[in-house]
Amino acid sequence: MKRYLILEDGTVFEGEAFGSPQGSTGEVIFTTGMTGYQEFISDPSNCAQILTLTYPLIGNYGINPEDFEAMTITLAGVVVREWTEQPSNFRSHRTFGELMEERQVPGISGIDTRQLTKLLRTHGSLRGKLTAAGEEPNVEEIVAELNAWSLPHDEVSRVSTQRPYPSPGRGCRVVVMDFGMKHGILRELNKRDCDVTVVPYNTSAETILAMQPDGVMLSNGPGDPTDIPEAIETVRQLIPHVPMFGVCLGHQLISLASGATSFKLKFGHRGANHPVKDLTTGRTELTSQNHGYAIDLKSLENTDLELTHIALNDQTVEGVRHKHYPVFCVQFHPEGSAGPEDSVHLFDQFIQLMHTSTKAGTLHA
Ligand SMILES: N[C@@H](CCC(=O)O)C(=O)O
Repeated sequence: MKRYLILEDGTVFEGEAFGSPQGSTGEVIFTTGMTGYQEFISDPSNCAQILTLTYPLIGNYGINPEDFEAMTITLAGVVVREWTEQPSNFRSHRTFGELMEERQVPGISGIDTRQLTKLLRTHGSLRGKLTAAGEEPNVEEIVAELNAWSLPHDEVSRVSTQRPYPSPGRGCRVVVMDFGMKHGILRELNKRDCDVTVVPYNTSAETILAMQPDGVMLSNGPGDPTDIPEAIETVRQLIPHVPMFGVCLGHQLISLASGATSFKLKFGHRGANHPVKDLTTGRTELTSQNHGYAIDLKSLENTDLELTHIALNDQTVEGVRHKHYPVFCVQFHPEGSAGPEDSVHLFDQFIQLMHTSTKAGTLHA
């Protein structure tokens, strides 16, 4: 059946519907990863967004039970050039389209994703509507609706865990604040034998410190970091007391809690080959990224943070560390999934930091 993608600037793409027959509205974004569609569509950071996959053939190695980054798919929609009904891979259990249908995510195929991406690159992210399957839309009305529609502000509360849960190990005790955690983060901590407890995003600093963690990990998550001032305040309270490692939204929260400011990027960094320079070692690493906001470089001047990583494509902030406390964070995804694992050593750095800080007796001061 026919389906349209209509953008707030009046552009209309006509394609074929798949997945849910229902329509949806969201911010239209794009990711340039050539593989990793399963990880991308299940990443809670994409909650409520309409995701364009720029690689032209999606679904060729199917969907498997192991590669989900979260079991609930919270995307508002997905846009592809083409998806295949005949995946070929020994791990595949079903097709991309079957998953989208089961999870009730509306999809559109058969559109020129290169044209759409160029448009988003030129104008910045745009709000868009995927029409219901088979519906003939009134474009003018929809464009007016889109222009009046504002982006949601409650995505983190939609995707964070409702209750704490353990992921046991015999090593360092880590509390993960779940803002919409990718399971890749948990996998990396568990690989290093951490004894993890994942807690809801709005857990208080007092409750977290009462768990006597060796370290706190701040996960990735969707939306504008300034939408969760309560979490910024919690992070601010935690900084002097416990070693901390933040990824993506977690990095933004540590930075905001330290007095920096954030801004919305024109079209975000999404993909699996973003070069980042580690200013400590001088090494450039290829990274997996997925963010629409960034920390303002200049605003770091007003903080006790120092810049550790920089994006080589646009010179934006990719990582900082605290000058006085064992706290560091990166804007990119060191866990990869999907994407390069050049920076996975940062998890080892976190373990190291927890060991040395415990020895120095700086915990729970
Ligand atoms: N929601 C934030 C962070 C993304 C993430 O943590 O994956 C952004 O878009 O900038």
